[in-house]
Amino acid sequence: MTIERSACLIFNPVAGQGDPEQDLLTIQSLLEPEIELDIRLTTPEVDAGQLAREAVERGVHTIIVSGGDGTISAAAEAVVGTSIPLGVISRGTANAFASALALPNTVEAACETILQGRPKVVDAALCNGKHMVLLAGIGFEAEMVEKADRDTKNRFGMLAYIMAGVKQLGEFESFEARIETQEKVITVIASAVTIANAAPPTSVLAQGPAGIICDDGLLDLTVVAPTNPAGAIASAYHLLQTALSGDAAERDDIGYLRARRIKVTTDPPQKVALDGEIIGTTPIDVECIPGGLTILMPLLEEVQPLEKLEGLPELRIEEKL
Ligand SMILES: Nc1ncnc2c1ncn2[C@@H]1O[C@H](COP(=O)(O)OP(=O)(O)OP(=O)(O)O)[C@@H](O)[C@H]1O
Repeated sequence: MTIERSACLIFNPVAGQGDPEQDLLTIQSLLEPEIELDIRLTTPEVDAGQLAREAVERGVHTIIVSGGDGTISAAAEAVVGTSIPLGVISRGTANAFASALALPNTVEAACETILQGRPKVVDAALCNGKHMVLLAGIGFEAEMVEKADRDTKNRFGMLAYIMAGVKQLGEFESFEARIETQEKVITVIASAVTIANAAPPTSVLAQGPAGIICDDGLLDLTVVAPTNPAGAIASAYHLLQTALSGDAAERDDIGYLRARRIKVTTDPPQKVALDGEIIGTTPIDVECIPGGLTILMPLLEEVQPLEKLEGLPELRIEEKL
């Protein structure tokens, strides 16, 4: 068989809690029969963004990125606007990127998706001149990003991390936000303002609307404006629940809107986290880049099986006549 496809695989050799060496062998054994891989490892000095920009300059056909959210977001941001398809193999703790875009979360399933090779065009965004794929969080989200070190995530897992954050929301101070879209200017006292292009359910502060659509050419803004600590905790739980059920938030202290471009100014200035990295402080100007990113996606039409028993230990199934 002749290999007709090629790709640059950007691999973080220290990401996640699995065995990176074994992961790389698995990826190679699954992909290399069909795709010629040019493997580049990230280092503390050379990140996935730089490796992806170099791959774009070399004119590669496809870029595959494998690591945690930091690695994946950096590579994705580097290919925005290029139309080079990006394959994603998540190996992190939270895998927010994969979850936001409904991508598989195991190495094997991710490789299967890449082999299927179905590119889907989704939106990206520009925030203060930087490419953004998931979301920009003002205030509270940024504080959480700053506090959430690897140790906390490893020890307590994702849910505990969210709940710790929810608790902190009650202690967090409010700020005045001026939110400007092409149609209106809104002024509000808020604890968190989040502008999302795509977001996983675990990004509770982005969950005002019922589902964030990542190919509608619009950004989704959520304002969380509790007036007291109890309200803050209640609104965060409400957002978590509605995120999981796919409903829109229905509390008076949660607001949301959709717009193509959103500018936010705050008083006092607040920290801003862009796709999980602190980029500075407000003001921010976020604009959707419709169709800015091409991702290799799984078949969406797949029917969810009603039963799954394979893999259970010492499984025996007897069909009754
Ligand atoms: N070869 C390497 N040696 C040491 N550190 C590296 C290397 N390559 C990348 N890094 C570091 O890995 C970090 C990015 O990790 P990444 O987001 O991929 O995984 P993660 O932290 O395990 O993910 P998650 O946040 O989902 O747990 C960066 O801080 C980067 O400097």
